[in-house]
Order: sequence, then C-alpha cells, then structure tokens
Amino acid sequence: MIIIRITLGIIFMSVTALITGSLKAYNWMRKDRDGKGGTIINISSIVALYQSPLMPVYSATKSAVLQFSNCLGKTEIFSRTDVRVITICFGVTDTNLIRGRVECIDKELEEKLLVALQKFPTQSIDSAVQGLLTAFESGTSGSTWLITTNKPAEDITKNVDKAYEILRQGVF
Ligand SMILES: NC(=O)c1ccc[n+]([C@@H]2O[C@H](COP(=O)([O-])OP(=O)(O)OC[C@H]3O[C@@H](n4cnc5c(N)ncnc54)[C@H](O)[C@@H]3O)[C@@H](O)[C@H]2O)c1
Ligand SMILES: CCCCC/C=C\C=C\[C@H](O)C/C=C\C/C=C\CCCC(=O)O
Repeated sequence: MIIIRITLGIIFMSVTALITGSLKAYNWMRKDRDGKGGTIINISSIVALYQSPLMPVYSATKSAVLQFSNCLGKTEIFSRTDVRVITICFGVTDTNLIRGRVECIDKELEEKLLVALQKFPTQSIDSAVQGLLTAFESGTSGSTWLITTNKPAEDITKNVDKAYEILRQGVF
C-alpha cells in the first residue's frame, strides 16, 4: 500500500537516519573517546510541541527528534563527552517542503492541512537561519529553541522541562 511506503519513508528519513547519523557524529566527536567535542543541531518542528490530528506520522517523528536530542544532550552525558546537542523547533518556513505534495492519512485531512499551511504565518529562510545561528552561539547542551514567524530564536528549554515534570507525575 502506498500510504505504508510513504509512512516508512518519512520515519526512515526523519527518525532512523537522524538518530543513526547523530550517534555516528557523537562517537566521532566525544572527547572521552579521543574526539575534540562539538555540536549536533537536530531539526524538530512546532508540531512536536502541540497535538494536531493533521499529520500524526510527521508529528510523531518530530517528537522523536525532540526527545532523542534532549536526552542525548543531558548535562550528565555532556560533562563527559563535550558534545553539545541542541534541538530546533522551526515553525512554517518558506522552503520546498511546504510547497511539495503532502501525504496525509486521508483526503479530508490533506485538504485541511493545505488550508492550515496557507493560514499559518510563514517565516523566511533568512530569519530561520538567523535563529539557528543564535541557538548555535548561545544554546546549552539539551536545550530546545523555538524559531517561528520571523521572530528571534527563543530558548524554550524551561517550558519543555516543565512539561516533562508534569508528564512524569506518577510514573515511579
Ligand atoms: N519548512 C518548514 O516549514 C519546516 C518546519 C519545521 C521543520 N522543518 C524541517 O526542516 C528540515 C529541512 O526541511 P526544509 O524545510 O529545508 O525542506 P527542503 O525540502 O527544502 O529540504 C529537505 C532536504 O532534504 C533532502 N532529502 C530529502 N529526502 C532525502 C533522503 N532520503 N536522503 C537525503 N536527503 C534527502 C532534500 O533533497 C532537500 O535538500 C526537515 O527536517 C523539516 O522537517 C521544516
Ligand atoms: C515529510 C512530509 C511532511 C510534510 C509536512 C509539511 C510541512 C510541515 C512543516 C513543519 O514541520 C510544520 C509546521 C507547521 C504545521 C502546519 C500546520 C499544522 C496545522 C495543525 C493544526 O491546525 O491542527
């Protein structure tokens, strides 16, 4: 079925390739394995920060990127390896991605997504890149940055930490 093939493609590209690539770079750079330290910046999305029915698969992959990168970047590991891991959540940005055909799980959602993408404020690539440079210059390991609607990059690590404090209530 075509939908399964597309789904597996999105998961492979956004999760499998990102995680395996990050770990490869991490192992090359970690200073406790003869590396020199360094920075990994992984790209998530605003869809990892709220729950929308429009893109469950894509949103799931971006949540995976956020959780993987935040956990890998935790201070306990960073202090040994000197590899800083930063996560960026971009809002709608004027690239080919939003101009291409978007495959949803059905036609109704596909139409709703196209309307939503047109309605959402789109930021320029320049603004997105400027935000990424800010995160690179001042982001701590494990931090999460929101870069959206042409606004300056915002460090939202405290919000993410607060959200996980709530989510972990009662787990142990
Ligand atoms: N544009 C947005 O609104 C937006 C918002 C949030 C997050 N993002 C994320 O930003 C990242 C970059 O996307 P973009 O907006 O620049 O889109 P883009 O389409 O301009 O760039 C994507 C790039 O990925 C390459 N690519 C696609 N499949 C590949 C594969 N299998 N192997 C190797 N390369 C492959 C393409 O050739 C292209 O150069 C993506 O992770 C996307 O999810 C984009
Ligand atoms: C790999 C194909 C996925 C294609 C996704 C297309 C664009 C996504 C870009 C960003 O990552 C997401 C940005 C914004 C999401 C836009 C609309 C969601 C509307 C949600 C809602 O109103 O419920």
